[in-house]
Amino acid sequence: MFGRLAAKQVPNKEYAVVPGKVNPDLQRERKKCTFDTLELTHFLDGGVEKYKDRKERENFFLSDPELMDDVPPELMSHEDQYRNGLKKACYLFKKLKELRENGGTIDNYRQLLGGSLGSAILKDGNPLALHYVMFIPTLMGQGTPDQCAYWIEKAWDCRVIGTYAQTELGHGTFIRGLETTATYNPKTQQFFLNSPTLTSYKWWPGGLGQTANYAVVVAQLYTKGECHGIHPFIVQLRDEKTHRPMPGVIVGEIGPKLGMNATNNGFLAFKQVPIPRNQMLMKNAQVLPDGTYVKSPSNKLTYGTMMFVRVVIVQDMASYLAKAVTIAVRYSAVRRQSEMVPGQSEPQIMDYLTQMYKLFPYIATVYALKFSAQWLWNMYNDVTAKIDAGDLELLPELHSIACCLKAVSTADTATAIETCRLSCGGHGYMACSNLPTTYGNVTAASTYEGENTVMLLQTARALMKAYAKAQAGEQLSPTVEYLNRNRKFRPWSNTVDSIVEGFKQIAAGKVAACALSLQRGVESGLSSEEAWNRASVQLVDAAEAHCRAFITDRHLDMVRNGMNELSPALREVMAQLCDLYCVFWALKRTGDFLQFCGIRGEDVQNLQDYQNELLVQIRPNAVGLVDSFDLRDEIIGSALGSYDGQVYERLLQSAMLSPLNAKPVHDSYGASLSALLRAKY
Ligand SMILES: CC/C=C\C/C=C\C/C=C\CCCC(=O)SCCNC(=O)CCNC(=O)[C@H](O)C(C)(C)COP(=O)(O)OP(=O)(O)OC[C@H]1O[C@@H](n2cnc3c(N)ncnc32)[C@H](O)[C@@H]1OP(=O)(O)O
Ligand SMILES: Cc1cc2nc3c(=O)[nH]c(=O)nc-3n(C[C@H](O)[C@H](O)[C@H](O)COP(=O)(O)OP(=O)(O)OC[C@H]3O[C@@H](n4cnc5c(N)ncnc54)[C@H](O)[C@@H]3O)c2cc1C
Repeated sequence: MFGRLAAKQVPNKEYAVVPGKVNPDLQRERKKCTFDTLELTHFLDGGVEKYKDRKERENFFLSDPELMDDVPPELMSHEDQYRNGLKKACYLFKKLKELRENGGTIDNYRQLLGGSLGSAILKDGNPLALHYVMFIPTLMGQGTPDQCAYWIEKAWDCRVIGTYAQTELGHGTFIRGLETTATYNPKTQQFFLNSPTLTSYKWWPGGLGQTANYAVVVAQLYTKGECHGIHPFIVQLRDEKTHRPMPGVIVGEIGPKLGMNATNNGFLAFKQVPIPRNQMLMKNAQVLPDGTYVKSPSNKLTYGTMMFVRVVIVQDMASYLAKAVTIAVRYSAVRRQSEMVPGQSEPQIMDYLTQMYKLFPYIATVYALKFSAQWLWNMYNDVTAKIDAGDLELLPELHSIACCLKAVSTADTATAIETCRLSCGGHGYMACSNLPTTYGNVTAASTYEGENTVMLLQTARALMKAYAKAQAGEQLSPTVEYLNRNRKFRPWSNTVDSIVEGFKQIAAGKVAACALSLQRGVESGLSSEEAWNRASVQLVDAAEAHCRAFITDRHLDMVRNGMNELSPALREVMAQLCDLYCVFWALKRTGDFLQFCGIRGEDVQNLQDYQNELLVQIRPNAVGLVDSFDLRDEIIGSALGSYDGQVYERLLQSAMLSPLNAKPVHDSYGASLSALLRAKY
C-alpha cells in the first residue's frame, strides 16, 4: 500500500499482510454478484478501448515506486508534505513527457490532478495543480492568438509555472470588489501592479507559496484615469534563474489547512510592479498602446476559467465518491459485529438495513453525478465553441446549471464521504482508512471556485428570470422548460417517473413561491435588494430543488435511453440504482412532496417500502458494484478498502509505521513522563 515503505515488523508474523490472500467474506460476495463486473467497468470507461488505455496508463504511473509514498503524508511535517508533493509532481511531469514521446496517450491531463489517479499519487494535493487547472486554461481561454503562441508552449513544457491569483484577504466571492490595481502608463507602455491595502493581498492561490514563478493576476484595470473593472494579467513573480521573488513582489505560503496540505496555497502583494502591455490577456477586452480601452463583448468572459473549473469539479466529485464508497462497502463486507439473532454468529455489518441505507444510495450517487457531469461537459464544449464564434446566447444557461451542479455535487459528496466514514465505525476515523483525507479534499470544493450558497444564489437569479419569462409566455431554455406556465404536471402514481416529475413540480412550486415572496417584499416597501436578501433562504432551497430535478431527470434518461447495449442483467441493476437515488431523495424531501405533489401518508409508506426493497435487491451486488469502479489498491489507499479485504492485517501494518512505535520506550519518557511518575506530590 505504501510503496517502498520500510515498515517496522508487525509484532506477530502470522498477522502480516499475505500477498494474494483474499478475505473469505469478500470472496463469497463476489460469487453472489448477478452481473458481469467487467461489462460495467467497460461501460464506465466508455468502451473497451478506453478501458485498456486507462489500465495501461494506471500501470505506467502506479507501478512506478518513485510515485509511491515512503511515508504516508499524514506522518509528515507540513514542510515535508510540500517537499514530497513537489518532488512527485515534478517527477510526474517528466513521466508524462516520456509517455507522450513514446506515443502513449493521456486523453485528459486532469486525470493526474484531481480524480482517481491524481489523488492516489498526490494524496494531499499537488502544488502544480493550479498550473494545469487554471493557469494554462486561462491563457488558452483569454489570450490572443499571439499571447497563446508565446505562453502556452512555455507553460506546457513547465518552463514557466503559473497559478491563478484572484482571491484576496478581503474578497473571494465578490470579485468586483477586488482591490489589486493594474494601472496603465502609455509612456512606458506598461501596467503597474499594486496592492494598496492589507485586504488587497492575494490569498489562497494554489502553488503560489514557493512553486509558481508566474501568475495570472486578476486586478482592477485603470487606464486614462478610469477604472474598467477586473481583468487578467500575466505577472512574473520569481526570477527564472534564482527563483527569488522579483523586485516589489511579496510572496509566501499561508500555512496548514484542514486538508490539501501539499498544494502550497500562498499570499502575494505588489509594490508598483511593472509588466509590459502585452501581458494583459486581451482576447476579450484590450488596452491599446495609447491607453484606449476596448470593451469585451461581455464582461463575464473574464469569468471563463472559473466556469471551466466548476464543470470539471462535478466530474471529480464522482471519482472521489467512488473511492470512498468502495472503501466503506468492502469494509462492511469484511466487518462482523453484534448479533442479529441472539446466539447466532455475528453478521457482516452490511447485512444491517441501516448500513445498506448508509451506503447504497451513495453507490447510486456516483452514477447520478457522473451522468450529470457528462451532460454538463458536453454543454460546456458546445457553448464555448459558440462563444468563440461570437454567439453568447447560451452562456447564462450554462452558468446557471454549472453553478448549482457545482454546489450540489460538492455538498452531497462531502456528506456522502462523512457517512462512509461513520459507516466504518472507529476504523473510519483512522487516517489510514483514507476517508479523512478524502473528506478534506472534497469539503474544500464546497468553498473554492465559488462558495456553495453563493453559487446557488446565482442559479436562483437565473430561475427568477426564467419564471418571469414563463409568466410572459416566452420560450424557455431546456433546463428550465418545466417552468412553462401551461405545463400540466402528471398526477402522482407511485413510480420513479412520478418522482422525477415530482421534483420538477417541487422546483416549479418553489420558484413560484420565491417570486411571490420577492413581489410581496417589494410591495411592502423593501428595495428589490432587501427583498432578495429576505427571500434568500427560500431562493437557495429553490435552486437546490431545481438541481435535484435536473440530476434525477438526467439519471432516469440515461437508464432509459443510454444503456441499450448493456446486458439485461446489468440494466436491471442500473435501473435499481436509479430508482434508489430517486426514492432516497424523495424520502428526504417528503415535506416537499406532500406540499407540492399531492402525495398522501400511504404514498410515503409505499416509498419507504420500495426503498427497503431496493436496498435488499442491491445487497448481493454491492461488492460487485464497487469492484466495477475498478480502483486499484494504490488509488483506494486505504487499510479498510483494499481488494483483498485484509483489513485487520493492514490496520496493524499501518500502525507500525508510526514513529512512536520505533522504539520500545519513547524519548519523551525520559524528557517528561518519568519525572511525573516519580514525583511525590
Ligand atoms: C478541479 C479539479 C481538479 C483538481 C483540483 C485541484 C486543485 C484545485 C483546487 C482549487 C481551485 C480553486 C481555485 C479558485 O477558487 S479560483 C477563485 C474562484 N472564485 C470564485 O469562484 C468567485 C466566486 N464569485 C463569482 O463568481 C462572482 O463574483 C459572482 C458571485 C458570480 C458575482 O459576480 P458579479 O460580477 O458580482 O455578478 P452579479 O452582479 O451577481 O451578476 C451579474 C450577471 O453576470 C452573470 N454571471 C456571473 N458569473 C457569470 C459567469 N461565470 N458566466 C456567465 N455569467 C455570469 C450573473 O448570472 C448575472 O447575470 P444577470 O443576467 O442576472 O445580470
Ligand atoms: C482549498 C482552497 C483553494 C483555493 N484556491 C484558490 C486559488 O487557487 N485561487 C484563488 O484565487 N482563490 C482560491 N481559493 C479561494 C476561494 O475561491 C474562495 O475562498 C471562495 O471563492 C469563497 O470566497 P471567500 O473565502 O471570500 O468567502 P466569503 O465570500 O467571505 O464567504 C463567507 C460566507 O459569506 C457568505 N456570503 C458571501 N457573499 C454572499 C452573498 N452575496 N450572499 C449570501 N451569502 C454570502 C458565504 O455563503 C459564506 O457563508 C481557494 C480556497 C480554498 C478553500
